[in-house]
Amino acid sequence: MITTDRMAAVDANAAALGVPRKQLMESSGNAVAREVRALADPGASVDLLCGRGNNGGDAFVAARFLSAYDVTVRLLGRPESIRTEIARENWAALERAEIPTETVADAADLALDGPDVIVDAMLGSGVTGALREPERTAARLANESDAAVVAVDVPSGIDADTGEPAGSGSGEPTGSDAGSAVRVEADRVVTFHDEKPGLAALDAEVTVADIGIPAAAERFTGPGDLLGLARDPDSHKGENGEVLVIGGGPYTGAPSLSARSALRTGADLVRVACPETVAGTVQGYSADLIVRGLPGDRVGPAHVDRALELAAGNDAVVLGPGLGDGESASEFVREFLSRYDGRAVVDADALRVVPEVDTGAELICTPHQGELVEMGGETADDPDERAALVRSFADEIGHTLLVKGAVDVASDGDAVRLNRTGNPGMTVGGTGDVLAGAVGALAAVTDPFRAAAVGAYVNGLAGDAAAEEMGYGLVATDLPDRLPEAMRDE
Ligand SMILES: NC(=O)C1=CN([C@@H]2O[C@H](COP(=O)(O)OP(=O)(O)OC[C@H]3O[C@@H](n4cnc5c(N)ncnc54)[C@H](O)[C@@H]3O)[C@@H](O)[C@H]2O)[C@@H](O)CC1
Ligand SMILES: [K+]
Repeated sequence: MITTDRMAAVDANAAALGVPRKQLMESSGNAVAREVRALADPGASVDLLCGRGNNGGDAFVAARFLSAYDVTVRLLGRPESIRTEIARENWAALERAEIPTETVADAADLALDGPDVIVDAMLGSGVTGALREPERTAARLANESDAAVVAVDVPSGIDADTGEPAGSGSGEPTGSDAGSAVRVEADRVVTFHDEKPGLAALDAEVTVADIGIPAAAERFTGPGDLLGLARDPDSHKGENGEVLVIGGGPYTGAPSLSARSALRTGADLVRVACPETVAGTVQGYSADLIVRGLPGDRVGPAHVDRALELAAGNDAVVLGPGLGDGESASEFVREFLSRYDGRAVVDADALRVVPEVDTGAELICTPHQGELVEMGGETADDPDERAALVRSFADEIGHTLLVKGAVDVASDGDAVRLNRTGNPGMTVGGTGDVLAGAVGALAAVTDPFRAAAVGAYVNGLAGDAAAEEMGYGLVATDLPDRLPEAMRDE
C-alpha cells in the first residue's frame, strides 16, 4: 500500500538511482496495453481519453503497444498544453508515427463512436478538486458508453488516497448536481508499483503493475524523501518550527552544535536550556541562539518545572547533548520525560533512561549501536537482520529509533528506512550532536519517523560535502553550515 505523496518520493528516488521517469512511463503504458489485450481481441476499437499530465502520457505510450488494435488517442486540450516533457515527447512520437490522434479543445466536440474499449487516462494522482471541463463531460460520456473502461493508475476524478471523488472532502460544491461528483466508473484499473489506499473501495478489478521501480527506492532514503519539506515561501516566523535544546554541563560544545544544526536545518527559533555556568560559553558560540541559564553547574531534578515551561513554548525538544551521565542528569531526564507529552529527540547520555520511563511524549531516540545495546536493544552485522532488530525494539519501546552506523536504520516499529549517506570521517566527536539537532528541527515540522530518516539523510550529505573538501580530517563544526544545501529538494 502506498500513498500518492510517498509514490512521488519513490518516483524521485528511482530517478536518483538511475531509473528515469520516462522509463517508468514506458513501463506504465506497456502495462496498460497488456490489460487492454487481456480484455479485447485484436482489431477491437480502443479510444484513449488523455489528459495533459503524465496520466495522459501513460496512454500515449500504451497506444504504441496496441498496434494490433484500432486505436484513437484523444487529447483533451491542445498539444502545447501538455504539462511535462516526457508526455510531450510521447505525444510527438504518436504524431510522427501517424498513430491516429485527435485534439479536443471543447467538450462539445467530443464524440465517441462506440469504441469497444475506453482507456481513461485523463487524470491520475495529479487530480485537484472536482472534475472540470472537458474532463467532466468526457467522464460522463465514458460512463454512458457500453465500452469496457480501463482506468490508468486511478479512475479520473477519484482521490487515490481516499477512494472518494476528488474535491469532495474539501466541502467545495461538486458541480451543478451537488453531491454527485463526476468521476469515471471503471471496469478495470491498472495502478503502478503498489496498491493505492483508495482503490480497494472501488468496484473495479485492480491490477498492480510493477513498472521497474527498484525496492531500494523505498528502502533507502533519497532526494524524494525531501519533497514537501522545503520552506513554504509565505510562511511567517515560527511556522518553520521552534526547537528547545536541553543539554550542557560537563560539555558546552554539544548543545551549541545541536542548536546550530537545528537552525541550519530550517528551524525558525532555537533555544538552549543549559546550566548558567556554561550559558555564556554556549551563547558565545553563536548569536543566533537564545540561551536560557538553569541555576547551578549541572542540569538536575530541580530544573524540571522550568524545562517543562520552556518546552511548552516549542514544537520539539532535543534532550541530552552534553548533559553528562551524572546522577543528577539521569534524575532530570527521568522526571522530565515522565511529565513531558510533546515531541523529543533523545540522544547521548539521556538515552539510557528511556526504556525505564513511562512517558506520554513521542520520542526519537538516536543511539549508536553501543548505546542501543545499553538501552536493551540488539544489533547484528547483517543489514537486514539489523533492520529487523531495530524495528522490533522500536515497537517494544513504543518510540521511533534512529540507530546510527555505516548504514543508519530508522524505524517507528512499523516502517523501516535505511540511510546510506555519510562516511567514515563522521566518526569524529560531535556529529551525533549535529544529527540530533537536524532531527529536532525536522520533528518540529513532520512526523517522527520521517524526521529520523530525513535527518540521517541530510546529516550524511553534509558530512559527505565536508569530506569532499577536507577528507577525513572533517570535524563536527564543518557540518551545520552544509545542511541548508543538503535540505534543498531539487
Ligand atoms: N509517480 C510515478 O512514479 C509515476 C506516475 N505516472 C503517472 O503520472 C500520473 C500523475 O501525473 P501528473 O502528476 O502529471 O498528474 P495527472 O496527469 O494525474 O493530472 C494532472 C493534469 O490534470 C489537470 N487537472 C488536475 N485536476 C483536474 C480537475 N479536477 N479537472 C480537470 N483537470 C484537472 C492538471 O491541470 C494537469 O494537467 C500518475 O497518475 C501516473 O499515471 C506513471 O508515468 C508512472 C510513474
Ligand atoms: K485515470
